[in-house]
Amino acid sequence: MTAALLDVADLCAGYGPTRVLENVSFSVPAGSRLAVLGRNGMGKTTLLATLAGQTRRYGGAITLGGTEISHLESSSRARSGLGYVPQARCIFAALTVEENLFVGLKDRQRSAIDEAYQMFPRLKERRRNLGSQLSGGEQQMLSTARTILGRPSVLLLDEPLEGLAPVICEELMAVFSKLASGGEMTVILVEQRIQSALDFADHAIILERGRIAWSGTPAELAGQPEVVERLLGVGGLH
Ligand SMILES: Nc1ncnc2c1ncn2[C@@H]1O[C@H](COP(=O)(O)OP(=O)(O)OP(=O)(O)O)[C@@H](O)[C@H]1O
Repeated sequence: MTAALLDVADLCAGYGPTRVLENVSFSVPAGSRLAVLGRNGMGKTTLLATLAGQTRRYGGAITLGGTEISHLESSSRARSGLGYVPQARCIFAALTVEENLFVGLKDRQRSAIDEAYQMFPRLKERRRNLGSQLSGGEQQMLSTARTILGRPSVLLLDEPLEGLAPVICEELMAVFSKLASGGEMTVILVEQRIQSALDFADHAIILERGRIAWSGTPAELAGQPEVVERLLGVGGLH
């Protein structure tokens, strides 16, 4: 059995007095791709934000590479290898693309920015444009590239395809697949575009009211249309 890179045990978390996640447990092997699915408001964003240290944790443990990180601040979790690309994208609107990438460099050489440009050639074309001048897809590329420059072992992606044209979605998914295929980066993807997420993932969990209601492979899920209908509210997968 492959050792878990990320292990989540009995995680309970929420916002102030509001509990959202209840006893969430799962393990993610190194180099794997996990899709986190569920209808609106079921706790997907809260799960990623909790892994990144941005919610209130009531109990449970998060272990990365054998070290418990549950008690660390989000900045320390990032240094430990958790890269978080939030749904809001959070790029600096008043900085250029290149300046945004400098922020992601941390202690790396400026030349590392070329890695980001190789991954997303569009960002090179736009390198002197301000963040505020980018399309939604370009903002997503920038947000992802900036996080990847920190060389995370686990990349948390929250609805990266939201609001983007199909051609841009394909471009992004191809980059995510490439990142994961090297085996050096484990990807946890929250996505409402269920088929895109399942095409990408080797394992999926479905959240319902803050709990894991189903866990299995995309092929197993495709064979259970009643689960797809009940937990995801769609008629079936193709
Ligand atoms: N900052 C917050 N304060 C209090 N409650 C919150 C906060 N953010 C989210 N919630 C609540 O937590 C629950 C889970 O929300 P979350 O955003 O994690 O769901 P989600 O599955 O990501 O939904 P979506 O697919 O719509 O993004 C919801 O009931 C939501 O109202």
